[in-house]
Amino acid sequence: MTSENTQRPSPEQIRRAPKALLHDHLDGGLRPATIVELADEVGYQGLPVTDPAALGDWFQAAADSGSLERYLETFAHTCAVMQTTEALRRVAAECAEDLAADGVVYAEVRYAPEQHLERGLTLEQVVEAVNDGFREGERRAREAGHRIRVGALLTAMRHAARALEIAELANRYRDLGVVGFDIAGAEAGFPPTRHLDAFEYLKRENNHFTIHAGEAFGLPSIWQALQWCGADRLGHGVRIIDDIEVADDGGIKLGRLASYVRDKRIPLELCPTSNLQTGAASSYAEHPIGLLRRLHFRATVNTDNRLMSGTSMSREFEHLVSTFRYTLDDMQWFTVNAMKSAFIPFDERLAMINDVIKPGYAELKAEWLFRQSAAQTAMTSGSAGKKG
Ligand SMILES: O=c1[nH]cnc2c1ncn2[C@@H]1O[C@H](CO)[C@@H](O)[C@H]1O
Ligand SMILES: [Zn+2]
Repeated sequence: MTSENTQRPSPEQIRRAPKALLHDHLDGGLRPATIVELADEVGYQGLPVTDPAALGDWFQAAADSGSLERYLETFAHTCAVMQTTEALRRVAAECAEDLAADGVVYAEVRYAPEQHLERGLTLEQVVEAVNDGFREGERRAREAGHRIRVGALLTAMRHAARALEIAELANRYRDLGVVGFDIAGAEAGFPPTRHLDAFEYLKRENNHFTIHAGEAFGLPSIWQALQWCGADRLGHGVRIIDDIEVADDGGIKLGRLASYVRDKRIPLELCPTSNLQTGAASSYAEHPIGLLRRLHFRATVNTDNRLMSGTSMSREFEHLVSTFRYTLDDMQWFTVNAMKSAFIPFDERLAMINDVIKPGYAELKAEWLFRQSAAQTAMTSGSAGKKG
């Protein structure tokens, strides 16, 4: 066995490694069994199947459509069962628990409050229920021996016209569990500049936001998100690859926009499996994350929708480790990138990096070193035995 091979983390090490997650949708991460139970409680009849395992498979198959628009249709079923305080609290608590059990130590989880008003809740009630759920989930995770911190991002839907209202909501709940703002939904035909008033408002309030851009639509969407709207981060941003030329001899040329994104260290919230499902990339091997990591863009690894993609942070990393032969050092690099790009205050990000992330990776690397030396001792005593 070469030393290069043994450095590649096993699935178990990947799960134990501390991970930071910036792009995860609350309504895209429900446990299938919870959907079935909640549908029963609220009398929602629309589920395609009611066996939890079959329902999980259904979501993945339906989301595997090659189109963002069809992928998004599946959210009708999760949103339908997230219309009461109790349901929102439960889904948020389970989200925090599931992420913590997967080794996620810091997560920003987003959802669109405007999609949870069908049974009479107010926007404020929605936000407070989700915040309560996250706190409950953090507490249960701690009891189970895991540490996680979860912040909420409030999303406005880009086809709707409530962005300013949701931005104001995010500002009101700042320091009360909400760490930023986002816009999501179908990208083509709904440029981010439609919501310029919301972004300008947040900038005046010194608040943070990310924009889904460069997923189903290319460079103009990224350019608008950054240069018109002033996004702090890009949700996906994977199409920045369209502004990078790779010559036959391997030479690389960045266009003006790609240079700007790299020079300004704009974080890219990359979600590999989700991109394969919506057709933004055709395989893990061809996913731009490989090149973007080599070129030192501020790339991060994310789940997007754990239910629709049948994924987790560990699974995303497993795919990357087997495709790009990433080591624990690469995993740490992506994790520190994410933590540097988080929307919580700088001193708190630094503390997570220095007190949680770096020691976590150091411990995993130390285990590997000890295993290496144990293997070498066994080999030497084995050959000495043969000689004697
Ligand atoms: O990858 C994505 N691109 C764009 N929109 C998305 C994606 N994943 C989920 N949503 C949308 O965001 C809403 C709030 O969480 C979801 O209901 C879904 O419509
Ligand atoms: Zn997303």
